[in-house]
Amino acid sequence: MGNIQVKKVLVMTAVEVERAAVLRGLGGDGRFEVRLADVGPASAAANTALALAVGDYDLVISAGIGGGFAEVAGIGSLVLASEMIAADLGAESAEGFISVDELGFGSARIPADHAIAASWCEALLAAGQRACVGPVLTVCTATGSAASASALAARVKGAAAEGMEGFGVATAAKLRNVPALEIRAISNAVGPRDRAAWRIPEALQSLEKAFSVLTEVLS
Ligand SMILES: O=C(O)c1cccc(C(=O)CC[C@H]2O[C@@H](n3cnc4c(=O)[nH]cnc43)[C@H](O)[C@@H]2O)c1
Repeated sequence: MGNIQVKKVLVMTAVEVERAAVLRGLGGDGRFEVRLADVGPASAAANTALALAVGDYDLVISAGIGGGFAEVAGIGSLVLASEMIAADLGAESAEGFISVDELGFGSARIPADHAIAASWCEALLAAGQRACVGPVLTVCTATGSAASASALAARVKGAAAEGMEGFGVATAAKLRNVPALEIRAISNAVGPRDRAAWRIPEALQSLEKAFSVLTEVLS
């Protein structure tokens, strides 16, 4: 089915239940190694850098559950990142948020491997999953109000999902010149905190399915 060739892929998940879901989906495919990033961009960057220092990989994937921006990605759907964006990396001002790009201190945006993201999304849709490609935001504090969700959506055009590790994983990959991707299985809506509405088992099932499809995409 697939025509994209990779020899060795590193997958980083924040927590063990996400790692287990990815491993179930991969079904023992020996091209993949799945390691723990821990929660948040700093741990994710450090743990990814450690893994890349000892292994030879040609693709790195940040994978996990995440929040979905309501108009773009519903609960149970899958979002493939077009870019991994550190959405709160910058400065506040009376006129609003100023990104590190605008401040002149590097960039808060790392492009994903577009070819793989597009092929993976196409294969997921063909397999009957709800999936899209769009910007995935990395935050240090999960969004918990409608006002914050609107501010993020206004800051990042087309914002599709939110997580806490993608930009960290991608930063470590970029330093080693390894292409990176992020996938978020949507467990909750980005917005007012409503823990009872989180659908983590459903999201983990979608994550498992996504990785079973990926084994076919990467022939
Ligand atoms: O219990 C809570 O209210 C609560 C609030 C924020 C985050 C959590 C987590 O357990 C998140 C840890 C984990 O999940 C990813 N994640 C999932 N949904 C979101 C989200 O809406 N915004 C940011 N991160 C999210 C995240 O990548 C962490 O790895 C619990």
